[in-house]
Amino acid sequence: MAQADRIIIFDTTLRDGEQSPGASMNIEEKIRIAQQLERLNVDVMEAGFPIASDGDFEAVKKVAQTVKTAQVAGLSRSNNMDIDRAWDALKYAGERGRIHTFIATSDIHMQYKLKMSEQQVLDTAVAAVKRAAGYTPNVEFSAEDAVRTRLPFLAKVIKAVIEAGATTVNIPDTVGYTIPSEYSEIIHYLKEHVSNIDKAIISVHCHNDLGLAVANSLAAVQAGARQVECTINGIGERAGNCSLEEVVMTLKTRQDILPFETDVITEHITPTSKLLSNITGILVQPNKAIVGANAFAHEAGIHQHGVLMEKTTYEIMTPESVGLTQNKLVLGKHSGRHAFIDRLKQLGHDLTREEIEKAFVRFKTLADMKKEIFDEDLDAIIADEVLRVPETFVLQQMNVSSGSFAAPTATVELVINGKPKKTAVMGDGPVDATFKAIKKLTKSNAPLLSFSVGAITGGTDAQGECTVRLQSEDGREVLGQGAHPDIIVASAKAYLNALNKIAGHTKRTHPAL
Ligand SMILES: CC(=O)SCCNC(=O)CCNC(=O)[C@H](O)C(C)(C)COP(=O)(O)OP(=O)(O)OC[C@H]1O[C@@H](n2cnc3c(N)ncnc32)[C@H](O)[C@@H]1OP(=O)(O)O
Ligand SMILES: CC(C)C(=O)C(=O)O
Ligand SMILES: [Mg+2]
Repeated sequence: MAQADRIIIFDTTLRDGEQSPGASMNIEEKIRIAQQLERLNVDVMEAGFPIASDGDFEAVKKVAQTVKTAQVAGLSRSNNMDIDRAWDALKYAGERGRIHTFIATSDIHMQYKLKMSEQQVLDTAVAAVKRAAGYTPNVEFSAEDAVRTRLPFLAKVIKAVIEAGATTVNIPDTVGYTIPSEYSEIIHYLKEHVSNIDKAIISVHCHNDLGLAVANSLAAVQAGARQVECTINGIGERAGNCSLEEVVMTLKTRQDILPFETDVITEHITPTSKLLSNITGILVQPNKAIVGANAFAHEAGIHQHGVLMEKTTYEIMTPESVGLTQNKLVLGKHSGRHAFIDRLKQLGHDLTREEIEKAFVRFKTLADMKKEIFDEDLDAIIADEVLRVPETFVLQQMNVSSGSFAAPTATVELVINGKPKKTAVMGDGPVDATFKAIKKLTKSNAPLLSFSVGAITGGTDAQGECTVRLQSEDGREVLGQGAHPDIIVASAKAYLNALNKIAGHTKRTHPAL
């Protein structure tokens, strides 16, 4: 049971967050995020939906085996197959394993999607919770689309699932439809009309379709909810979920009117946000609260003057409290491993000795080209060098000639399954020529969905960071990233990164190929 003023933080970055288009993560990536979420000290992390695929099953299992202190949840529909599969993956976490089962309770979902009557939904929910409770006392039930559910029926379902053994009952705003006052009334209604409500924790799960997910979650907390479901950077289905960093920092900053506590170690917020962006390629907008690049920047003269006199004139929380620290040691080509490792740790990258060596070599190469290495450069090196997938296609060397006169031509040499292969191709521009050469060498037909290029830091010696989205044969959107001071090389790396992900997925799902 949560204490009256403690809010359980249930992070669903690895499940609902992963439902963001393009945010699919492989097992290794999920483990990295899970380890970082553990550093952040979330109470529960939802690691996936085990019935969804063998990959997701393995990811939940690995997270359950790896994570030491947080509870690990796995989602399941309200049927025996999903629940059994979920527990098969979660059992490795012992009593920290949580089965999270759900079924929709709104008329619109029952009629059109489930094609079930009220009674059938009620019976199915109860049976599912009983089955889950046969495995573990740690059972969460979600009434999907609770906000659009008739309240007497919602209360009936919640009472029945608590009787059946649910220890957490979640009241999701699945479609991001509610507003704070209405959501607060729903929580109050359930507290008044569900006679056994004190036997379970009330949880909230808000989507951000109207930009109200955080406000709605806070209103629910004030009304009596004691678990908030949220994601890093607010990623998730459609417009996303309630953002963890926003809800946690609001509770921390407004203790005067929100006397609630979380156990989140807020100094890990920025590294966690960056790690997620690096892995998924989904960047946060600069003006995003808490983790946006401008969240602690002061541009206007009057503001700058105020901050110089007294920071609290314009800063309601310190950058340090969310893990934005001033880099005291300047990293450059004369830096050694100690300073390098120390900085990586501060940025949340806890690497093996082998990974450090790889990253260090890359750091020195970059330091030879660039005066100063910033945190963003280090994040890019880690994304490029350490978080990368096993490589079927390795970029050996490349050369591109382009300009306003000659037809752009790319000469690219790759090592494919251990054998060097080289070609030269002309294109409409240097990137087009490079991609055509790579396509020819790898025999890839994956359509290019998008390509973007940006600079990691300021200055003409900045690293270029490229993102490529390809469509795999099975229709998945696959994202590749690459960073290099030469943006054409960064483009080639991003393209190959996406192709390697596709090749890795094919090898995992069709080992014989
Ligand atoms: C609000 C949410 O975020 S819910 C979570 C959403 N996340 C996902 O869906 C991602 C993972 N999903 C998947 O991989 C697939 O959808 C699977 C494996 C779960 C199911 O795949 P399929 O068997 O091909 O079914 P499909 O997804 O097309 O349809 C869903 C089926 O589940 C049923 N269903 C939906 N929710 C529930 C539920 N909570 N309990 C029981 N059955 C449900 C639907 O009625 C439909 O049944 P039908 O096949 O008899 O018509
Ligand atoms: C599965 C449930 C909790 C969900 O994601 C939703 O209703 O949005
Ligand atoms: Mg959701």
